Amino acid sequence: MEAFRINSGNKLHGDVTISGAKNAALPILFATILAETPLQISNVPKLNDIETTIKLLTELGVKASWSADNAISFDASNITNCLAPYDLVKTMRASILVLGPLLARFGHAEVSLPGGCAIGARPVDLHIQGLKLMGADISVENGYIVAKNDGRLKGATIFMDAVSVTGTENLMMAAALAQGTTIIENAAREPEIVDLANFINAMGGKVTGEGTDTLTIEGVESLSGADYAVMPDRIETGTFLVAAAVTGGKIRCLNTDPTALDAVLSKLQEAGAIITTGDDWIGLEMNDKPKAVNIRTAPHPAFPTDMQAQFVTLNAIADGTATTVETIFENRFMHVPELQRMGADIKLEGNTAISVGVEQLTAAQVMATDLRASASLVIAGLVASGETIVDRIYHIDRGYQHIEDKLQLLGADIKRYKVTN
Ligand SMILES: CC(=O)N[C@H]1[C@@H](OP(=O)(O)OP(=O)(O)OC[C@H]2O[C@@H](n3ccc(=O)[nH]c3=O)[C@H](O)[C@@H]2O)O[C@H](CO)[C@@H](O)[C@@H]1O
Ligand SMILES: C=C(OP(=O)(O)O)C(=O)O
Repeated sequence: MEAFRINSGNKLHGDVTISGAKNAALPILFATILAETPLQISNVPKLNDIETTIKLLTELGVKASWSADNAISFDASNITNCLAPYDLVKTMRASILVLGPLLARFGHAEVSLPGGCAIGARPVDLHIQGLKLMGADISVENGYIVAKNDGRLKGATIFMDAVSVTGTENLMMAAALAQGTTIIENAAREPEIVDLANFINAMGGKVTGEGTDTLTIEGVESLSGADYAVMPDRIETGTFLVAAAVTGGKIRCLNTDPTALDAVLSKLQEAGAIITTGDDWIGLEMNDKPKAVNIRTAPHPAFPTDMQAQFVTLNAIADGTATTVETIFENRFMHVPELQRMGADIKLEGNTAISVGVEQLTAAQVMATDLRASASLVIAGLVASGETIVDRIYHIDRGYQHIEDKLQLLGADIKRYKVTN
């Protein structure tokens, strides 16, 4: 097991290059199953979740290999197996994204139910209901979703009861090869949905309405190879911006997309940060202690749940009191008890965290419990007096490419080490 040792005192300063987005790369990698000829995906982040995806695709018979530092070649012309086993699915919930493409192209898929995870129960009923409306016969047997269909899926009008990102993605991928037109209403509008739609269209698909709550997908008989670059990671970008704000630093995030971060940038400005943007960069300068900001997470274009934990850390050291309301996941405040151990004054009431900013956090040994909770603890370590140890950082490696290397380049004192016992 590995951990981070972090010493505070340095204001973040300089430029950081943002990687491709985990949450766009994952559906795009699974969508390669739909293509009958080889393709190449670039700007892929080097993350544990990406390696898990490659492993799963390889099990199915897809040839997948890194062809450059951040590019992967795929050939899904010879898929031999439609089973996504528990051992792989349990380590990464996004594995559920094999379901739609396998069923659409081969009329058969067996995918282990992902089960609950630290941040909430995260059921997949909306994925299953939508595929049933497209004609699939789906049952759950021995912990596996067993989905079958004779011939092509049929286009359908699907109203999603709740806004689901991967639910929308699974149905969009299935509809891409269905017979006829599918309309998905109450669809997710996240930028990653737009990226997936663009990728499907690059393979010859016909998706329109991406970025709105109604997607129209005209099914085509087959899809073929394309070269496609994954969008920049808006959550990694936001995480570095918050880290810079908390330390009173001045940084630029390069290779990013300011238009994907409206809600986050406006909260940073409310906290007192000076934000500047160019076509593919965002600058942040923080000259004073941040002011506390109220947050309410909700589907895009509202404030993203994946940035909630980082802002809880910002509020913990800010001037004033603030409430953070988490409306997406029922158990996404596990960073709070760890921040309390570092001296944060935060009270939890149901889905709301009420924080009163303190003058100074104090270092402690803390435990990462999920991906963004880990990020919030690393940010706290950058400003807590003394040496902070963040344990179980395999969570952070799921979603951040070498976060310690990037932070070191910005001047942070952070080291990864192996825990021996
Ligand atoms: C790989 C990926 O892209 N992960 C993101 C994706 O997760 P993911 O796609 O799993 O999250 P969803 O958008 O599906 O979840 C939103 C809410 O809907 C509920 N729900 C979802 C599906 C379903 O069938 N039934 C149901 O009730 C969930 O429990 C949750 O309360 O969107 C989340 C919300 O922006 C982000 O935090 C994750 O980082
Ligand atoms: C919750 C997240 O990811 P996943 O859906 O892959 O668990 C995240 O990226 O913050």
